[in-house]
Amino acid sequence: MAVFTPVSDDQARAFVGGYPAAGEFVSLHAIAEGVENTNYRLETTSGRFVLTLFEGRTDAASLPFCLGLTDHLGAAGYPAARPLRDRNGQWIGELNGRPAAVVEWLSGAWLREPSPDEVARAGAALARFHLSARRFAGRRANPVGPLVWKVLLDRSASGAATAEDRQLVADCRQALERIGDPFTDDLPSGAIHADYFPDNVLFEGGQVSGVIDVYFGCDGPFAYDLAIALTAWGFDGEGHEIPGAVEAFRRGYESVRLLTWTEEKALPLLGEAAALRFTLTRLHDRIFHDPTKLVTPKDPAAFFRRTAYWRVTEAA
Ligand SMILES: Nc1ncnc2c1ncn2[C@@H]1O[C@H](COP(=O)(O)OP(=O)(O)OP(=O)(O)O)[C@@H](O)[C@H]1O
Ligand SMILES: N[C@@H](CCO)C(=O)O
Repeated sequence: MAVFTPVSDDQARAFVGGYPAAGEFVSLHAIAEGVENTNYRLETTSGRFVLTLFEGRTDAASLPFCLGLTDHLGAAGYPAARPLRDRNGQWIGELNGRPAAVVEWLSGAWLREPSPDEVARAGAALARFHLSARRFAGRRANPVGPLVWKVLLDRSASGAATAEDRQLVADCRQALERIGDPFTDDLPSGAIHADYFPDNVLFEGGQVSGVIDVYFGCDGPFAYDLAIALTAWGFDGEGHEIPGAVEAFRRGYESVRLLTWTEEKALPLLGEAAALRFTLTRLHDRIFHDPTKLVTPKDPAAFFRRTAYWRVTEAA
């Protein structure tokens, strides 16, 4: 479960006291999902919120971009969780040595087996994210871009102890050499989510009710964001294609924003890059997993399997 940094009721009460819009502390419940940050469901006299403590990969310097982006999206009517401001007008405070924030609670739940229509709605919501963020002025380089892929791979190579991990390191190295840097200048770019997985899209009554976890958000090609999402939504937990899901997501996306010819041409390589990117973070996290933390590492091989789909698509 994703509690890397425990918080007591008294600590939460004191912290929440600094956010006038949050009301008074009532209770705190650890949220079992997620692998990156510590999340608590916070009940107060004003309602329900999320208390997040930002851990390793989400550095404090990136938070003004991430929280600024969700605030911008929320203000534009997009279902993103806006952060609350403290007494000094700041979004970010410090709790137990970690940067921390209180954000709106969004209703709904993520879908383990979305129907093709729901997948298409998720696709449309990603395109709306891209369009709604067009005027957002913040800038952030991709924290897990091509240079970092190489760092993750080299670190994984140095720590891989099992035959399976060593094989995956070798496979990833080959893929990395093939892919190089796929982010060419002619791809339309802007603020992207960069982690648009099913567990980051909440649904209520068949409609998208919330898009959460914008902490990998950064500047990047829209088509790469789409490629990440297709790679996440189009395949099952084992990495096998879900018939029709890639098409449904793309149909939904293009019902809001049409791809350019350049994007269309780049999509298979970007898809392979997306599959590699998540294989590498998962592989790295599995190898360097701290067994004292209550987090179950995700399977990297299921993501590497997706590279084959994109290579076949590219060759077609
Ligand atoms: N604003 C919100 N409204 C409602 N629920 C939320 C909100 N933010 C987070 N959650 C809940 O907390 C869980 C974990 O949050 P989140 O995905 O941000 O964590 P993470 O550790 O960054 O996860 P990930 O592994 O996807 O990077 C979500 O699956 C969801 O159930
Ligand atoms: N969505 C990521 C984890 C959080 O970034 C994955 O499934 O590997």
